[in-house]
Amino acid sequence: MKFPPPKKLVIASRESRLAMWQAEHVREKLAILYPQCSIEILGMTTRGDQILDRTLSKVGGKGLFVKELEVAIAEQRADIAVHSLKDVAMTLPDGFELAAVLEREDPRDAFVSNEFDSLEALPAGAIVGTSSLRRQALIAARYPQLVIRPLRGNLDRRLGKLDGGEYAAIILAAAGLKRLGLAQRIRSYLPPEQSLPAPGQGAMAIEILSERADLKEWLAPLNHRATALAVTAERTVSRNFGGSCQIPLAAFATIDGDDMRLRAIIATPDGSKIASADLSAAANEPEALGRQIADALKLQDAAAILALCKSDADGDV
Ligand SMILES: NCc1[nH]cc(CCC(=O)O)c1CC(=O)O
Repeated sequence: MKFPPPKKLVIASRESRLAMWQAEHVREKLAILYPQCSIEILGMTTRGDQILDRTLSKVGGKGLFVKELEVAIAEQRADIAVHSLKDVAMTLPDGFELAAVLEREDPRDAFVSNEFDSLEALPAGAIVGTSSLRRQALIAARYPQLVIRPLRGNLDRRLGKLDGGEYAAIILAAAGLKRLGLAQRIRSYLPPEQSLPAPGQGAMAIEILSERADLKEWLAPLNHRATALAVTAERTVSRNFGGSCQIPLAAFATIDGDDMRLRAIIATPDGSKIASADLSAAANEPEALGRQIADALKLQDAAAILALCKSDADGDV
């Protein structure tokens, strides 16, 4: 140990119930490691939380949930920021890095409905709520008879809209529901074969200023190696396609002993064209496997899919 234990730490977090749960979870872990340390949570509203009326991918994407927290760190109002890794841009701004990735919760998508048990059980024309381009494309490809409508807002708000009767069913990440004690709302799980998760889904990450060697040392025990390797592979795939959330992209890695299996999909938003790849390699070289999967997708004419997605995005102002 080069640094004495911390005396005071401030955690920046969004104010949604899920974000606060996650920040509290990190606080508890740090309190066990550093019982003398006083740890505060600084809750803040981000632009991503304020913009509820437009599709997020059209107004700036993932960075919107993270920027204000990074500003708080840069201005030294906070030491660390706790994020859902899924919401963290593939390339961090200069001077920032992820100091730890915590053990992954259930990475699957969940089917939530008050009336129906599964996507298969929905009648033709039923309205399914999701604003994720990935979920939209994968559902449209398999269930063309269903109607997909946008659904934004925090988890409670989305569940409220389902209960209000606007949708027959909605799709949410199982991880968020489980963390908030809402697992009883899950009617069934979408297996990865049916709805391959987004890069980083179910994992939390802690962001710091790269220059804070003290924080790197203090946070190292929170890093979960298998999760960190898996999400590195997943995020490498996304980065190879520009790292934006304007493309329906799924990437999901699992680790078995020394081996990693990485599956990825890119698609057009309407699900009419899909490229998928499934490869295994040594778990300790996640970036190589991520690049290999991206190359395998590109060989399936991913370029044509990307061009279609691009013209879609440009067409809608
Ligand atoms: N895009 C919002 C978001 N970011 C992280 C989660 C859930 C928790 C997680 O995946 O870690 C969610 C909600 C959802 O997709 O249903």
